[in-house]
Amino acid sequence: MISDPTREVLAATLPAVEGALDDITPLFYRRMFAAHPELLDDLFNRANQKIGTQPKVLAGSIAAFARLQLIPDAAQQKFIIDRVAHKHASLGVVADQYPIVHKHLFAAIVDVLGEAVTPEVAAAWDELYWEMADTLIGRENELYAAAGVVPGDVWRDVVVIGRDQVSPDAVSFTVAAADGRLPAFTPGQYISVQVPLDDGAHQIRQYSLTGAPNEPQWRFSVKRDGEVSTYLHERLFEGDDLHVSTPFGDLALPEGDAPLLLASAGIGCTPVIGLLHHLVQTGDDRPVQVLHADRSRSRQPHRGELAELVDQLPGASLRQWYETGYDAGDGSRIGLMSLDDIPIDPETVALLCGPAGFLSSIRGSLLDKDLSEDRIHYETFGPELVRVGGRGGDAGASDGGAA
Ligand SMILES: NC(=O)C1=CN([C@@H]2O[C@H](COP(=O)(O)OP(=O)(O)OC[C@H]3O[C@@H](n4cnc5c(N)ncnc54)[C@H](O)[C@@H]3O)[C@@H](O)[C@H]2O)C=CC1
Repeated sequence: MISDPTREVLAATLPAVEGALDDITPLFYRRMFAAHPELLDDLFNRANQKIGTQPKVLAGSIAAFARLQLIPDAAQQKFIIDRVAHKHASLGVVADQYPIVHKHLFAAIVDVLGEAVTPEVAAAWDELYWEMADTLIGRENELYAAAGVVPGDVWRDVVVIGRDQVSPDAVSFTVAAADGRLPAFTPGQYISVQVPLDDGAHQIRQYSLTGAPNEPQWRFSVKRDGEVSTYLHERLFEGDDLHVSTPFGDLALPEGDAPLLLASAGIGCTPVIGLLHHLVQTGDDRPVQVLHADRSRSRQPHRGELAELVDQLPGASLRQWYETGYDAGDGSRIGLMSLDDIPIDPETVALLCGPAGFLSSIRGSLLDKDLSEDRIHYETFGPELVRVGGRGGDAGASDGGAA
């Protein structure tokens, strides 16, 4: 817990720091990558650096964390810490990296804000940074211990044993351990995949696991939309080796028999496919509404598999929306997903995955239908891990870290 005097200084200086973020953050990244070029090549998402989203991410998260300290909300803080810690663990982030970020971020703040950074102001922001860092390091170490790995030691080599086209622009890969089984995971979790690019850099992206959690191999699907996914599409075939992380991620099925709503869009269907495999394998008979939106029927990844899984669950139903297409007589609708005529039991737990606009829209509809916020969970991949609304989103918090 940060002290009351620190909280007062943070409240007084937060507007100035937030107002200067656009100047502070590029300077911070320039400084840090000049001193540690390996971080840009091997840990941080280079594509996000190029399009300018990443610079807002890490420094912005510190301002967001400060805002959270001013209006303490234990559940919201836990959500953000958990989400960022899982992502960091999947990247192998270790405690030694936090002082590096601290050094260059604080130098950038002083450069931009100048004399406004009095010793008292510097001390308050320092206290905040280490409060956030220590909490994250503690949570990351718990996650490493639960996964049975030494902190940061999350990488393993696997071999590709299957490759399937699951839509015109998405491929599913099945990977196995070179010897023995891959460890089980929690349905809804993802792995990081690291690829070596032609210029010598290594880049990392996360992909949800789509198979059942206790199978000896892992399966994940990749839509072609960037440097890493293009590498995987063009260069990764059966028999090839791949460097992947231990599974992490905090999107999980709730215990008990509350009705489930699984809503996905586009390639965001991937965690839903994994969750459904688990429900089928465990003979789950709770009510499950599966909703999916896509550009068109022919571009929908895992379309047949989704329908087959729903068919195998006694309590499940499926509704689908396509932006373009025809009436196939299967009950699907043309347009974006709408919950207008979908009844939502107030005990429902909703798990959402898809592009940010989709998540905001569906979360808003669920709140309008009086589903409480703590029953709405989501997964998204990209530079902004939690800026969707809901837990963390209202505070504008985003990824506190590396990818
Ligand atoms: N690359 C990958 O393998 C994976 C990517 N993702 C994430 O999925 C997202 C992109 O998925 P895509 O298949 O490219 O999505 P997309 O751009 O093709 O959109 C899929 C559907 O989402 C709905 N949608 C989009 N924007 C909406 C809005 N503002 N309001 C309501 N509905 C909306 C539409 O029905 C659309 O057809 C990204 O956020 C990405 O980070 C998730 C898992 C894996």
